[in-house]
Amino acid sequence: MRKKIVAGNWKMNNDLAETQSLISDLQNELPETEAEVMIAPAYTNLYPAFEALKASKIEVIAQNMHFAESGAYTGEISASMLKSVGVETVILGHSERRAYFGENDEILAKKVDAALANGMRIIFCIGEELADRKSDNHFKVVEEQLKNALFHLGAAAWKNIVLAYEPVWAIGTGETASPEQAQEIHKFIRETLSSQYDVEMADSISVLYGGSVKPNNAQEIFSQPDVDGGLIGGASLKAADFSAIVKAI
Ligand SMILES: O=C(CO)COP(=O)(O)O
Repeated sequence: MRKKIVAGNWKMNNDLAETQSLISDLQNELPETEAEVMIAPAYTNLYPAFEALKASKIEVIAQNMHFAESGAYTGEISASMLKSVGVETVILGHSERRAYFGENDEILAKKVDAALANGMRIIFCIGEELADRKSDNHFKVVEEQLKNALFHLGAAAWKNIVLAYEPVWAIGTGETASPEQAQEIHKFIRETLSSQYDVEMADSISVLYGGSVKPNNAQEIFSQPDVDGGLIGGASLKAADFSAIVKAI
């Protein structure tokens, strides 16, 4: 059975007081669930979030990390620094990191290796831009992203990898992939894993959908057979909306 996961990517939102207040609302409002629930606050709020949630089932995860272990990388954070404040899971390859911070497949492959070497779990994001979708090139783009950043790994390493399909044209736009579009590409991702590795491995990987998931569309998207949960941006910043999305899984 694949794990169901709902993760909130808070991006560059919420100062310390806002983080504490949202966490307290989530503790009151989140429903009981079999799914894993995660939140990714900003770096500065990871430790207070971890402390506040130590006794809860909500996991605090990071939005990014550097591939080096330490050294002259002004402004960067390493895997071991994240681990030292209780973080065990990191989002890598988000399209905003790729678009605004020049993260390419080569850099991402190094980040993947560093996270795994530190025993961390990865939520790895893939997804095409609008032009690729319009020219029906999205399958190829997603396959290349997988191949270039992840296919150097042996099958065993994948027990620490979750994939998140996030079409760039659906992020923060209010436009979502239809449940059928999501299912089609999630199935393709699984088939790609199956041909690179094997069918049991492909069946064991959780593939999340991200891109304008809201309380009113979550259930339909999550009900697709190859969709194992969601990576939620905007709607994860409101306790009521995030709770409704968790309830939909
Ligand atoms: O980028 C996302 C999650 O990582 C999705 O963001 P939105 O839910 O705001 O579209």
